[in-house]
Amino acid sequence: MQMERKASTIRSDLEQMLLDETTEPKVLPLSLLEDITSDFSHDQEIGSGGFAVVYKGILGDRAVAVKRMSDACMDEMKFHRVVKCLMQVKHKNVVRFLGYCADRQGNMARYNGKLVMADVHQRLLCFKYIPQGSLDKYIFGDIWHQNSAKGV
Ligand SMILES: Nc1ncnc2c1ncn2[C@@H]1O[C@H](COP(=O)(O)OP(=O)(O)OP(=O)(O)O)[C@@H](O)[C@H]1O
Repeated sequence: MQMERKASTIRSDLEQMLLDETTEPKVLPLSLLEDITSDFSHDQEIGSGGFAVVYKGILGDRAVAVKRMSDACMDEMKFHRVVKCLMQVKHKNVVRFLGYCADRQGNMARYNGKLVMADVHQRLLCFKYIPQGSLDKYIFGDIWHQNSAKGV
């Protein structure tokens, strides 16, 4: 009961942040990001880049973009640097950064027949959701379209 109240408070905090542009980015619990992305479900995947898979996080009739960094591409130090930079950028042409999550869990798994404790890292960034899709489509869309029509 207590936990449920806490989870809904954090969810409403994030909803409130979307309404108030002056709120600073904050640390977000993994449980909230799992909840709003339906456990990073394939159905809520909106794209992927060189370092991450991006999911739509649903908050009632609003949405956020949750960027789940690949462990291989983003070590802890790099992630800290990225978060630090994002927290300092506020510009009308840069998508609003809402928060971050760095979580580490020990996961007991079998390796070469033995049980070993493996560290599982989750590094996530949360941004305002931009509904129009990738910028690539706007910049290169026509060129790709024309080239593919020409068979280039
Ligand atoms: N804030 C957002 N709102 C809506 N969709 C987004 C948002 N951020 C990313 N996406 C979608 O996810 C895709 C991947 O984004 P991501 O930022 O991971 O990679 P990228 O910008 O394409 O490349 P790179 O990995 O070099 O940064 C984008 O092309 C876009 O379709």
